[in-house]
Amino acid sequence: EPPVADPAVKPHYPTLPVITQNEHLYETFGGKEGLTALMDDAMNRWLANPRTRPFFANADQARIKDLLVKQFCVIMHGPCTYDGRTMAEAHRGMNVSEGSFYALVEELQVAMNKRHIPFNAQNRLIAALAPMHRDIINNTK
Ligand code: HEM
Repeated sequence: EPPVADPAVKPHYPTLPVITQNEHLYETFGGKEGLTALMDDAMNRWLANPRTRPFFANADQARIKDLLVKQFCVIMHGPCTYDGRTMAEAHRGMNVSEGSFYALVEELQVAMNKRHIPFNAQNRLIAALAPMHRDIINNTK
């Protein structure tokens, strides 16, 4: 089958937004220190937002923040290991709605803006997180 380069001929299939090492996202986010501060702020916002508060109010917030830092660090090719559960395991039976999912992402965006994370870098992270919605929203698997 010959290669078809013309986008008018070849349909634009969605590609996975995989973050590469040469993007240096981990450094852009301020390393472990920056990610830890980001998660502290984000968790406070999730606890203040009525769409996300019910999920986090009685959860082990310190543990979740620690695992989020590790997860984001791994996604950004930082020197970390993620030792939490899969997203499907962690959010199964939680009844997270689409609205709650986007509320969580929006509060994360506010927290990133507060830390002056460049918009392009923010979007790279959000793009990497977005496919997780399948395992999180209304997950009864
Ligand atoms: C892309 C979005 C999300 C990411 C990357 C994410 C990531 C994580 C991670 C890494 C954990 C820890 C895993 C573990 O407990 O072993 C976790 C747990 C948790 N997440 Fe999410 N999450 C997302 C969306 C949400 C949403 C939308 C909600 C609710 C509004 C939510 C509520 C929770 C709760 C309550 C826990 C703790 C579960 C427990 O302790 O049993 N998450 N999440």
